[in-house]
Amino acid sequence: MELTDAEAEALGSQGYFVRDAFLGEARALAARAAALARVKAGMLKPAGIRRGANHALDTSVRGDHIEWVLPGAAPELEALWHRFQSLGEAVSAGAYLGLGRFDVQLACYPGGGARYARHRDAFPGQSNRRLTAIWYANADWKPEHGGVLRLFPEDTGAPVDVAPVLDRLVVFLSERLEHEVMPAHATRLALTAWFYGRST
Ligand SMILES: O=C(O)CCC(=O)C(=O)O
Ligand SMILES: [Fe+2]
Repeated sequence: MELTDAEAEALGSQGYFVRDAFLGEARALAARAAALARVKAGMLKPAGIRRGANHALDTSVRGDHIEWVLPGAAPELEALWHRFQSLGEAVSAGAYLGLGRFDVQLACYPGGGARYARHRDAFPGQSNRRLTAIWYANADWKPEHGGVLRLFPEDTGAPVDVAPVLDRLVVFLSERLEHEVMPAHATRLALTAWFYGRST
């Protein structure tokens, strides 16, 4: 995999890019089915937030349920895992980010207005999370379902909304881009890879 010139340029100047058809339809539908099966089997748990030293649940801030997904968790998720891996290599080569290992999380917003308030995934100097890559698994997502990812690029400050449609990938710099998940009114599935710097 390679980044296009436009993707590399957008990552540097705006801090993000969006790519559709990341897996191709057949593999995307299979990965979606595997993700949904894990949700239905009760493998996800309500996500916590950090309040000072404490771990707390506050659904007004964050209403998703999550599972940390290990490689090999399901054969249908394996293809996505490998694509994330080549994405990390491509970003390292194309955008001069020295990325190393990554963690993958499956997240489900159950609808009913579940959201995630504006935040950053990492703060400069505090964490070694460098790049966030989110892959969406929602077939038949409609505008009335809400649940867009709202990005706040540093350069313009004008928000950009990304609909969480099947097989769409959004990639951004974890330390730079503030973002928010707007209230979702249907089950909203995503798999996110967080890439760390090479030192860990
Ligand atoms: O699912 C999304 O679009 C973003 C989720 C998010 O911001 C996070 O889990 O940190
Ligand atoms: Fe985030």
